[in-house]
Amino acid sequence: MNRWAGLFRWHRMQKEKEKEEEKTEEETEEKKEKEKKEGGKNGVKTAEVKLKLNWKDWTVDPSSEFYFAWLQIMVFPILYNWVIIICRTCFDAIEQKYLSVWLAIDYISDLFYVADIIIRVRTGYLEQGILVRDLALLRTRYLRSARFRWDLASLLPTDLLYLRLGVHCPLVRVNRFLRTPRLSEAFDRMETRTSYPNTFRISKLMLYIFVLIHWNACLYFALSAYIGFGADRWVYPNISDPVFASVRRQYFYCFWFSAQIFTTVGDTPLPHREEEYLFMITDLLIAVLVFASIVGNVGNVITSLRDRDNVFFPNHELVKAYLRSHRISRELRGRVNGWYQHLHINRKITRENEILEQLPITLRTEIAVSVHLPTLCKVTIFQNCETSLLEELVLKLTPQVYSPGEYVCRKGDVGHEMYIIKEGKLAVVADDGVTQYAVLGDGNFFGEISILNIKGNKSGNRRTANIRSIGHSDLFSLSKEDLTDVLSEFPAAKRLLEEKGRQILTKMGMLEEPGPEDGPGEERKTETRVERVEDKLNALHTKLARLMAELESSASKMQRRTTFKEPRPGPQALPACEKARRSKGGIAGRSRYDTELPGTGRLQPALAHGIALSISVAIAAGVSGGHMNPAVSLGAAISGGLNVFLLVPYWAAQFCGGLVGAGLAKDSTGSHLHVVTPKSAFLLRDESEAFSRPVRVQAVSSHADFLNATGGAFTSIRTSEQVPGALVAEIVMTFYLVLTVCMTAINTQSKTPLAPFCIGLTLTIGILGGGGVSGACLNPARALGPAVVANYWPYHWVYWVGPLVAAVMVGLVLRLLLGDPGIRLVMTEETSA
Ligand SMILES: Nc1ncnc2c1ncn2[C@@H]1O[C@@H]2COP(=O)(O)O[C@H]2[C@H]1O
Repeated sequence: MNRWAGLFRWHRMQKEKEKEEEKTEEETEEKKEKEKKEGGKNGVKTAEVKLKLNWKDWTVDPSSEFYFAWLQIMVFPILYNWVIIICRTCFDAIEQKYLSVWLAIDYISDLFYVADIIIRVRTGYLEQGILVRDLALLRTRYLRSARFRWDLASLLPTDLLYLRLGVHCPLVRVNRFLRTPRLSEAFDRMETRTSYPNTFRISKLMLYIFVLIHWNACLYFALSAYIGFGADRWVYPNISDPVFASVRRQYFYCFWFSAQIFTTVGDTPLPHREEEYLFMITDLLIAVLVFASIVGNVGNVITSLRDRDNVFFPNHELVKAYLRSHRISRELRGRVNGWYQHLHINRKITRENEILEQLPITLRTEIAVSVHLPTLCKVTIFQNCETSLLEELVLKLTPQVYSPGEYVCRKGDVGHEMYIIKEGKLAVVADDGVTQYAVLGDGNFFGEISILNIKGNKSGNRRTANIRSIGHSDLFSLSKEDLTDVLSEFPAAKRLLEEKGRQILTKMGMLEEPGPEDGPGEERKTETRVERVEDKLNALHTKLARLMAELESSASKMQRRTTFKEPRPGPQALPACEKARRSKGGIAGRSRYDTELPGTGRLQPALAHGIALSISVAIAAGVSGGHMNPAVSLGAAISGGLNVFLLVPYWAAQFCGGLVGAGLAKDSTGSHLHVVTPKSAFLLRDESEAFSRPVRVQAVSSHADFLNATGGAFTSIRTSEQVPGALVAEIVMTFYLVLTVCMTAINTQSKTPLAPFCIGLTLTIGILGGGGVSGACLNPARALGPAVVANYWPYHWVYWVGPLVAAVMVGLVLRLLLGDPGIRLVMTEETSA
């Protein structure tokens, strides 16, 4: 059972539980109603008591709609105080003309302030995730909080100062501003709940700017009054002038003046007095902040709009750039653009899963069900299915959009998913792409035949038809795994799907007739087959046990053998019969790496050579380029990485190195224990014979040993038939090695500090891969030294011709195709640019 299925079960249980709870609540309500009716006169009494009790216990859930609505209501009294107090203070005319109105609104707003305190006292809070509703606790918590002190201060009856200062002094109510945090709380809540957060943010910003300009306008008017109206060009003109006398004109002029400063338009009259200068400086500083915050906020809104779009729709710009850089045909680019346009114009979302990723699984499930269930219900095959099946399916659907003429699947492709048509029309078309066999529309499905394993389906898991989108089509795809998963729990639905598939297959003549074994006795036959397979399995077990025993015994035998080191003779030392035996029996085909190192095989020499070369190249790279191989030097010289005149001294040094190395190897070969058997081991027909008889061990000199052997010379080629293969192997492997050197250490475009590592690894790969074919020499100097000291020359030329041909090839490849523009002989327009 998968995770979704479990989740659904839980979800259903929760719903059932909720229903039960609702039912019990309804029953209790009914009971109470009944009691009320029966109670007659007593009923009035009960209602009174209930009202009292309710009021007493009444608390507010901070996440409830009521609380949210209350916060919205509180916005008005708070904003009223912010706008009107300063206005009345500065504009005498406004204060005096509407005094009674102001006083009425003042005290209404105070009533809201009081109510707000009551609501605050009764607002619950979460403790360990549980809402605390205990009034005593709520009261204590609020009364002890700093918030209470601020709320209280905002309601202090400062109006009493009217008695002393006169009623035309609204500034005494300035303490009402202390309730501003409630305004922020209201705005925050509104921002999280609105469906248009960006519009809300911009509106909030505009409101703040309006209040600021309004305040500034009021202060400007007050300052003008203080300096004297019309005293200079900066202050408000003389109010005795009928043009500037009206209250409306006064306010609008001041607001305009203030707005000009804050929007940094700068078309205001120059100040004349120090007070005016101070006012302007302060205003301009604030204006900078206001301007910055406008730009910042608008920028944020635009970014968040773009982010939202990017989440909803994949980034078209990137795809366009990609197509351009890969020179995709105009026609294909047009199709891609059309697809994106369709998504944008029709607001189609293909990334649902990513968008809803952050939601908890239960919520995601509910959303998926409410969005896609109607479509699934339209699908004929699912119409009679259980809702739970549909609910499971809905979570596994992936939306896909196809453009006109696009193929959703082609006949003969392997099927991995089936499709449900949400919207659009698709045609089942013949291979010519024109002939239509059927047209599928909304609520149809297709692609199920190849994923259902319908018995007798001649096309197996291949698509039986081409499906092409006629216009734009919105599909849901359902993967084979998901469908199998769901259908395993709903066999009835599976049967329906299979039946529909069988009908199509029969129409097409692609359903095999049931064979004689498909009759009623089929079950019995399957059982017999299973029994037979079991028998065979048992026999295999027995065989395996025997083989394991044999393997163990031969392993212990091998271990005994390897305790003795047995030297192998060079081909010269072998008697003719033994030579013939080895060449026939395959020893001739084995390289020195295989024959000389029992136990480690080719891996040890491959690693030893590779690592040694890596280190040598790393050491000598900065000094000489670290060639150590005439083929490498030749390749480097041809491709411009080495002065041609240096080729001769380089080669001389490399061949000397080869000779010195081979000489040292010869000298350093220590004494060996030589197993002497009653006959010479070399003459034994079967080497195991040597170990089945009494043996005598003696020391032999290294010199004799070395002479007997090939002294590290390449002995892999024993017959002329092997030459072509070995030559090709040498060319290919040396080509690879020289190319690695030239590209990683010489060619500036591809140069890398990892060059020594790459070069060593190439040699290791050569030895591992080609050791058995040619011995993997890849270096004429390496071939020459041991050949000289061991005086072993058969097929020696192969180790010269192969590497040198490869070097020339690499040189040409670099000069013609791969090299830097500086060394290329043939240039395309692009490379020359
Ligand atoms: N004649 C037809 N009418 C309707 N649908 C078809 C017809 N032939 C094939 N299909 C559908 O085309 C789908 C191609 O992929 P499948 O073979 O998986 O499943 C195939 C059917 O669902």
